[in-house]
Amino acid sequence: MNKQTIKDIDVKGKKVFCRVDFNVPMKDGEVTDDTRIKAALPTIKYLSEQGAKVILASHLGRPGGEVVEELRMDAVAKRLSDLSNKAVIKTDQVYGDEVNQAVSQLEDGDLLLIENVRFEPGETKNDPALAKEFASLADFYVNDAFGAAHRAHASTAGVAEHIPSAAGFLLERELEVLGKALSDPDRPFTAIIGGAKVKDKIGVIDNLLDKVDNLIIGGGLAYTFVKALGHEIGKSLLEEDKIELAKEYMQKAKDKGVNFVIPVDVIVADDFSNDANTQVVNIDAIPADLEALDIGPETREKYAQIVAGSKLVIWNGPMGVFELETFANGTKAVADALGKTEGYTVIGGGDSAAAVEKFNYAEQMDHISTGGGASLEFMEGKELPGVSVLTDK
Ligand SMILES: Nc1ncnc2c1ncn2[C@@H]1O[C@H](COP(=O)(O)OP(=O)(O)O)[C@@H](O)[C@H]1O
Ligand SMILES: O=C(OP(=O)(O)O)[C@H](O)COP(=O)(O)O
Repeated sequence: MNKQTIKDIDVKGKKVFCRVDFNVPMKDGEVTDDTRIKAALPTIKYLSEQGAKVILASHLGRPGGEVVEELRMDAVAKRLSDLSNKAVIKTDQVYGDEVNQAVSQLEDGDLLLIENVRFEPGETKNDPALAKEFASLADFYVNDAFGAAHRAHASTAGVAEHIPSAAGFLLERELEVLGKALSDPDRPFTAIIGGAKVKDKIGVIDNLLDKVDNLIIGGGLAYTFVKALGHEIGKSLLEEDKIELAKEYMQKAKDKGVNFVIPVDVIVADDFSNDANTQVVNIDAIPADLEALDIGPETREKYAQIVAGSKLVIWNGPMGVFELETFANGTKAVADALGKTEGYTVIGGGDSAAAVEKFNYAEQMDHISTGGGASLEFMEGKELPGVSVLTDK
């Protein structure tokens, strides 16, 4: 990476404004998954141990520029304190007198967490005035929020225009692992793309076709391709205006000699529920009144075989509606195959990471990215604003 990292800056006795991604799942005021907090600990601990006064900032949810009580950072501060074994000072303001006062009282090594930055309307607009406020608090800016690095916001990008900056360990590691996977891949290189966000993901396929040996499509994404092949897809998920693009991609795969793999059989259902009536049908035999909600047994077998023979596998998006047990087998089979392969496995955040956790395969994966959208945009070849703003080495 051609950007400074925290190892390149001397933070002893300095104030450091450190953006982290503490956008964690919450229920009834409690943090239900602290993976992202744990992932930022090495950077936070390092800064503290080096004697920095650490000012942490994150968004939580999408409060839309106003105070939403349930999205305050107090529970996150508490969990951070438990995990780091250190007191965490928490302000109720994002900036202003309370924050200034708290910062002025920090001792070397102390941790402070400001309020949810998205309570300020200027955050997502990358308002220069808010960026300056953040910068005025500190001597250095450190970005460790990989999950939000695809956002050009005041605390992820604007702030770095005013003070020297560096990448934290998590950001550095994510970029290194994902970057290596894409620039110098071990082969056969297989990408598995599934899930439901057809619009968000279809662009990634184009870029991946220039890099992979096998491109496996599953989940709701598959049916736009099945339709593009001229088959009936019943009530399955379809992005009508992407059919032409789907055809283009399948042609591109052919031209480039990429093995483009879509399901050969699927599980169709009469209802989006665990009690639905289901049946296995071939991909060219989806009944008009039913919806395909998972890949079928033959497809599971086929995908597992490709994964077993791969040296590098990246996976983003579940194979079916894995939240419902009835339609979880495809996702489980792929998770199992990734767990068993000798190849290097990278999970691209979001629901795939959740599925891998849920089905207890997390330990067996080589890298589980903390960013869903961020890892996808990175793999698409887009520059991440939260990275490009950082000071060059
Ligand atoms: N065949 C399908 N039909 C409808 N929804 C699906 C299907 N397969 C998977 N999904 C849904 O896709 C969602 C995840 O999609 P997405 O957000 O794109 O994945 P990720 O978060 O991993 O990027 C899950 O909630 C899952 O239920
Ligand atoms: O959870 C996040 O994104 P992800 O679900 O794509 O990993 C990040 O914290 C970014 O949040 P945002 O999509 O509200 O900007």
